[in-house]
Amino acid sequence: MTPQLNNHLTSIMVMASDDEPQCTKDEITLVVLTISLLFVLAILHHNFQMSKRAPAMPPGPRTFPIVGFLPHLQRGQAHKQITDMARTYGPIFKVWLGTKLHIVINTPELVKEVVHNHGENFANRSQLLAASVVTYGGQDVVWSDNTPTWRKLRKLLVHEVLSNKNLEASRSFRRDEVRKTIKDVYGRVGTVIDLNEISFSTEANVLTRMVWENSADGPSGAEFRTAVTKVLEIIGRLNVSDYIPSLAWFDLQGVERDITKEMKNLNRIFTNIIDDRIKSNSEKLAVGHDHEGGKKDLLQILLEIKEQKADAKSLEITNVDIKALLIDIMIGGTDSTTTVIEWTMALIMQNHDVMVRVQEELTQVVGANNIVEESDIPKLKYLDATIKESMRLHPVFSLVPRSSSQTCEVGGYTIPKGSIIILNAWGIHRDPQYWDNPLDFNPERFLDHDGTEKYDFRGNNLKFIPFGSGRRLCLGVPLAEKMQMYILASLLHSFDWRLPEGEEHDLSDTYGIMLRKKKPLTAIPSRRLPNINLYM
Ligand code: HEM
Repeated sequence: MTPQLNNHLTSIMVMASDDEPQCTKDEITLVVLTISLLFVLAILHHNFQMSKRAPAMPPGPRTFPIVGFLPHLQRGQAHKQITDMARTYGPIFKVWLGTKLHIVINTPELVKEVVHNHGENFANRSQLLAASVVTYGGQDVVWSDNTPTWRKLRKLLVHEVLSNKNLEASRSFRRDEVRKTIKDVYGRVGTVIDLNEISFSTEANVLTRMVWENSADGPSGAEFRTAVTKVLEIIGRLNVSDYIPSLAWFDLQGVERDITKEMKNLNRIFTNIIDDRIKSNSEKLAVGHDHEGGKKDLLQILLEIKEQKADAKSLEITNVDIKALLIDIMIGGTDSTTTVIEWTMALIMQNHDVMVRVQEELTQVVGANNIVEESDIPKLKYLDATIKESMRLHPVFSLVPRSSSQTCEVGGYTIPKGSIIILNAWGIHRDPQYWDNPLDFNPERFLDHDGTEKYDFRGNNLKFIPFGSGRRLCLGVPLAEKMQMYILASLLHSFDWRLPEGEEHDLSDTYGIMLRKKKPLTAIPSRRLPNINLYM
């Protein structure tokens, strides 16, 4: 030891004995520093281990606590805003709406991960409060989670209610109702017609006949339209209670109050119809008549299933289940199809060359001396391509919601259990990475020149998902496909259409639960076919 060091140590020892508090302070400082260092190292080690185990959550905008991004959400334009955000945050990003974590999926590759690779995990729905009221607490197919009951009810709707056999059996209803519409429009030739209104009443009349044809006093088309439109308007409102559940109790915007009132009306309509049918069935049974041999509507089919399943104890369905399923069909089926028809008509009218080609095809396939029949539909390839192009640009359900039942990894990011997943169909359908000149209206792109079907409505090609994809794919596809083709073909074969004097073409939109035309489409029809009997 050098003499200097020796002196230094001695002086420290002297200081320690002379000035004890000073030395304790240093020791304490040393201990604190050591502990802090160990603590920091422990955190770093933990973070390193965590980063090895679970990747980070997707990027996203900074948001306020509790309200999240809600104050910035643009009313009626969420589809565009979310698509713009993908440019900043990338193909998968997170956004807190209130206290709920939303994960937005913006590419077909990531949709594949969600709906196929992790299909089971992302087969839940996140129920909106208003939707829960209308479906008796999610006892239906659309809004319920991925439970055994949902799987059974979905199977029942697909295989026993909306089966090909039943759709075939109801062909005459569709024919009758479309003919009635053509006759009605003929009576109003030269006047202004609301396209949404006539499409809705045709679709609603077809569905009501399919569902409760044999009920003498079902609601009128107008009564039903008012009820459905109101219910969808309320479900489409941005309800703060859905995003900040602790506020639900206050029902700040009166959504729960309004939907409960509407639901009372809807429930009364459905309860009366079911009760009347049960009564009339037992009266018929008492005098030895049943429905055997006669045409069964969907209500009858469901009631019979209810009896059989109750015997078999395999799936006991109740009258409430039946009401919830009928609501799915009537609400899920009417406005969606009608909105597609309205968008497609607006696009065809704006693009004269497309109108000419659609009508030429109709003349060729159907003939100027005939009315459109359902059997013509598979041959109307250009009209089919036109509808697909319309649904690409204006997908009625632009943001398809799902929810995760387990934490998992998508696109290299962690998606926590219970997150709400938004499949951004609108953004994918307009992404220049997947579509040439995506903003152009060009039905050609859907024509299968090489004879292979590149795009169907079943979500097989994830660049095009107007009916969703995977386990929760829309189960009304076969009916919707028939109805939208049949109504559009009939309107365009029987009439020429022009805008009212002074009207401009307008394709602006607004997003609630559906992507609608902001301004309803009105047009003036003129007779197109030479034979007046084709309008009777
Ligand atoms: C053009 C008309 C229609 C469009 C654009 C449409 C679109 C959709 C979409 C995007 C979904 C969600 C799919 C997913 O999560 O992957 C859906 C679900 C559903 N749709 Fe449709 N739909 C239409 C017509 C119909 C019709 C006519 C019916 C019934 C008669 C119907 C009944 C349903 C039901 C019950 C579900 C829920 C399926 C489930 O969650 O398991 N839809 N629809």
